[in-house]
Amino acid sequence: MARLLIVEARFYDHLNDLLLEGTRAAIEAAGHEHETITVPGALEVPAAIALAAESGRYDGYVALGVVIRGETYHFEIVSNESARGIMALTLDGLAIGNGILTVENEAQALTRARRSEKDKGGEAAKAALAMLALRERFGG
Ligand SMILES: Nc1c(NC[C@H](O)[C@H](O)[C@H](O)CO)[nH]c(=O)[nH]c1=O
Ligand SMILES: CC(=O)[C@@H](O)COP(=O)(O)O
Repeated sequence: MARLLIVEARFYDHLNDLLLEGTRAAIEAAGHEHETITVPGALEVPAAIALAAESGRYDGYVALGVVIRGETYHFEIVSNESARGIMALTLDGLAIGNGILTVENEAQALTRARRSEKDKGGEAAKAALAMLALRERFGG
C-alpha cells in the first residue's frame, strides 16, 4: 500500500473541496492511503512538497489548486512558476500528479474540479500513482 500526500493550495474553498473529492476517491479506489496538507496558494506547493519529501514518509504526491486569471501578470507567474517547481521535483524523481487548475474563470474551474465532469483531481491522483509504479518498475 502506498502513502500519498495531497498538497492543496486552498485559494478557493469550494473548488478545492471538489478537487479533493476526486483525488481521494481515486487514491482509495486504487487501494492506497492519503494525507492532506494545506498551503495558502499555488506558489507554495512546490516548496511544501520538497519539505515533505525530506521526511521520507510519502511514496507520492498530488498537487491541487486553482489559479484563475485576474487583471495582472500575476496569473502567469503563479501558473508558470508553480508548474515549473513541480516539474523540477518530478525530474528529481518524485512521483507527483499536478492537479493545479489554471483557468480563465470559475466556470472553467468548476467543470474541471467536479468529479462527475472532468475530474482533474482524480486525474492527478492517477498520474501520481502511474509515476510511482514506473519508479518501482525501474527499481527507484
Ligand atoms: N491568485 C491566486 C494565487 N495567488 C497567491 C500565490 O499562489 C501565493 O500564495 C502568494 O503570491 C504568496 O506567495 N494562488 C492560487 O493558488 N490561485 C490564485 O488564483
Ligand atoms: C492568479 C492571480 O494571482 C490573480 O487572482 C490575481 O488577481 P489580479 O491579477 O487581478 O491581482
